[in-house]
Amino acid sequence: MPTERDRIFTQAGTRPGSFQFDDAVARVFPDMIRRSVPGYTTIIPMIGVITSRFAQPDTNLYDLGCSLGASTLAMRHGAQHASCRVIAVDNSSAMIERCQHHIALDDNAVQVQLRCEDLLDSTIENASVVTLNFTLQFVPPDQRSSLLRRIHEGMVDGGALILSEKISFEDDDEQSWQSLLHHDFKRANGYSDLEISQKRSALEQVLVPETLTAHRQRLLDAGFTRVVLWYQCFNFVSLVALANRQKNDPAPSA
Ligand SMILES: C[S@@+](CC[C@H](N)C(=O)[O-])C[C@H]1O[C@@H](n2cnc3c(N)ncnc32)[C@H](O)[C@@H]1O
Ligand SMILES: O=C(O)C(=O)C[C@]1(C(=O)O)C=C[C@@H](O)C=C1
Repeated sequence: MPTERDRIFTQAGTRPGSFQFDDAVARVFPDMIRRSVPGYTTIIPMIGVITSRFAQPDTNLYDLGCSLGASTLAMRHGAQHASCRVIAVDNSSAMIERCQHHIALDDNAVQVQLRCEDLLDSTIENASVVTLNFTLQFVPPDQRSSLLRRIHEGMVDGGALILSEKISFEDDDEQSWQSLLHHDFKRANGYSDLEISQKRSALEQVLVPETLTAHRQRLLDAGFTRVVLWYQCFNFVSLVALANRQKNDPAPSA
């Protein structure tokens, strides 16, 4: 499918209200996320690399909030065991319909199952890899702990959760600097000040960022034994959280 340019917030007041993953957003999503999230084009292939290390034969790999399936396909190709199954979940029918098309164009022995459902209702079982690539930030904060506990409970020993998020900072000056640099990144990618400010307003209350400390603590509280920050650019991070039930997590020697 050709990628359309994101012009959603170019005109003043034409898209009032909160940000939604509707048909208009789904149509331009590859362009939108590439120009909005610093490092997205690095993070996607690295999800494949991380999946290669943690995917175990005869297990499920979950991509929660899969959108058009960029992370889904990275996991599918990283899996390396034909007996793995990727389960990709999104509650936006506009996203899932387009995702179906992308998956159908891809050729690989690892099966992909798409589910159009709320990830808060998804059953997570026998999982060696779970990805939340810029999705948890859209889940209401008071539901995040129980979701992560449920994910941990559904994971096999030695499994990994990949969690990418936009974050906030405890220190006000750092918050201001990182936001400024993120907006500079968007400007460098062709977004106008009007587009940046209109999208920012639309995302308020919908995308709720938290600090790195809060994310780490919540993951540990949910039962994960180790949390590794493997990527950061400005206010965007990605973590790997390990599910080692036997608590033996020997860090591998190089
Ligand atoms: C920023 S996008 C994720 C990008 C995608 N993971 C990727 O790597 O390209 C967030 C996605 O999460 C989905 N989402 C948000 N809340 C959800 C929920 N409660 N259940 C299922 N999907 C959800 C949205 O519909 C949207 O497609
Ligand atoms: O924070 C912003 O300004 C963003 O545009 C970020 C973000 C995200 O992190 O998911 C928000 C919505 C779209 O899905 C694409 C990017």
